[in-house]
Amino acid sequence: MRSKIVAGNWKMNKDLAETEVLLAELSAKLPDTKAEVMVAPTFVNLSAAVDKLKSSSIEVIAQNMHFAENGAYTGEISANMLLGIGVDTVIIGHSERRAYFGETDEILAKKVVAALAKNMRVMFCFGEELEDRKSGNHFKIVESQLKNALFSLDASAWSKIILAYEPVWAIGTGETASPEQAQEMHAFIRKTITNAYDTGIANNVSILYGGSVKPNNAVEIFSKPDVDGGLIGGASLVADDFIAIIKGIA
Ligand SMILES: O=C(CO)COP(=O)(O)O
Repeated sequence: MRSKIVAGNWKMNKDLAETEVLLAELSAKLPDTKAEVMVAPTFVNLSAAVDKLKSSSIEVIAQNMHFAENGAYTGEISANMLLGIGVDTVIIGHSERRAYFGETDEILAKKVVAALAKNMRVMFCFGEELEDRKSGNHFKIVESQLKNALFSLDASAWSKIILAYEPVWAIGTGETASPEQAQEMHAFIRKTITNAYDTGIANNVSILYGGSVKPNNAVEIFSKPDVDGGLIGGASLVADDFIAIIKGIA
């Protein structure tokens, strides 16, 4: 059965001192939950975060990685480097990586393959832009993002995949997809995976929703049957808000 997950994507926020404060607060306040709880600090603070959360159930994950094993890629980070510090889950395909760093479906497919080759777990992000939603193209866009980056994988790889549907128009805008819009898309994603693979794989993959999830809308979004949790940006930077969102998982 698929798991419930609440993950905080800290993006380019929190220096070392701030990271330690937030992690201490999160560990102290973490409620009893059936959700897997994850945080993704910036690369430079990953080691410290792993160390700080040694005796906590909160998992430290990475925001990105390069597809090459190693080599002349100034400023980049490899799967082995993450594994070497105890990080074995990585976010791939965030819309900010696509928009600001030119990450195409083709590059993302390579990253997914590279992470899986090292037995890492991949949290794959995708989602449509506002104009796609307005023109009614959102289902087609999402289907092509999934197909281009994931549907060449062997069926066996899917036990290592977590999906995060993040409509670009809802990220950091305060505008959230309605619970009905999220459910409709998540159900479509499961149907698309069923068509490409089978129902077993579709039903076992966790599909998170991301985009302006806050304490006041989390419960309703998470109550939808095909929404298995959330990938949280802004609200994950405030301990009480992130904890309140975690409590929104039934
Ligand atoms: O991009 C996101 C998580 O990856 C969502 O960000 P916000 O929750 O700030 O909208």
